[in-house]
Amino acid sequence: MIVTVVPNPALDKTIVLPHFSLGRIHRAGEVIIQAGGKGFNVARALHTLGAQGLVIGPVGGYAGKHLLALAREEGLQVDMEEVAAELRTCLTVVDPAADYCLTEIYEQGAPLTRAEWDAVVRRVTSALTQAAFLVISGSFPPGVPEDALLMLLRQARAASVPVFLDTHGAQLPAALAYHPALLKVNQFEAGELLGYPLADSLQALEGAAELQRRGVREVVISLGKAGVVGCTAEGQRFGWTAPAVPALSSTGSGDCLLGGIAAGLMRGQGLIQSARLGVAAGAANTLQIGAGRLYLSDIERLLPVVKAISLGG
Ligand SMILES: O=P(O)(O)OC[C@@]1(O)O[C@H](CO)[C@@H](O)[C@@H]1O
Repeated sequence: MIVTVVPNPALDKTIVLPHFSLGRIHRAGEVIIQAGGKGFNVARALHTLGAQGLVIGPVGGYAGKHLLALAREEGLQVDMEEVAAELRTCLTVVDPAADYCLTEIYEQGAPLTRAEWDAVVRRVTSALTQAAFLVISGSFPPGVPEDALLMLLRQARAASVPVFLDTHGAQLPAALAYHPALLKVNQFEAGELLGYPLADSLQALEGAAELQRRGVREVVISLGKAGVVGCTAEGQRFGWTAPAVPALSSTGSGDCLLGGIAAGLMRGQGLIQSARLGVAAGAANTLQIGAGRLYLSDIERLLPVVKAISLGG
């Protein structure tokens, strides 16, 4: 089983709004509401690919009850800690009249108490006994201890469960010393972590190798429409192009990439083939409006057209 921690879940609301512009009243067309927070998109990709997953995180208020109902309707297995604060909303406006331009407004989330975070960590700790991997995905809400991420990493280390990390923020540099099995970040997050920008695939590859030197076992850096590059634990460098598709919305594609990688690793494929599956899952996600919505048939159709990036030399 793959346990995914969603430290800061959300109700994801996607509004389809042609001719969206600032300073006007709009009457929205289609509205899609989903269980959100990056880890839910990871869980959806795992579910689509037939991997068993469990999502753990804090959830509160009326919106929290709504999230739980939505997650269960989708068949996602959850073990959420009920907290006092109302769940946040992450809003995305998609404008089909402007080439499906996305405007995203993410609430930061209401603060958790220390006791609430400790209770989330206890749930994770007990689930680790059945976990093949622990995925930690997305932001942390305000109010959690400064070492909230490290608390999870310590529990995973004690249980000898490999960690796949896709988060951002102040705690990430210290997390590298815990030797996560996999770090999946986009090129901007990787640049932030390293302290210098990564402008192209070759620079991203060098960046991935440097992140390995800082403690991570394997690294995948996403380059958006250009695909991904990465380094395996054995020092093999690789890259996959993203297939050209008629994309409607990229929200959650990075999460589906991670879900695809985790599903591939769970099947016993190495990182290189797992990343290829991840790229196909990320591309499949762009074919639907909404976050982390993808079909197995699209992943299977796209997988053969994910091609290796020529890395020169
Ligand atoms: O604030 P975070 O946790 O970093 O991002 C959360 C989130 O906005 O990102 C996803 C897309 O990746 C949305 O589904 C989700 O609600």
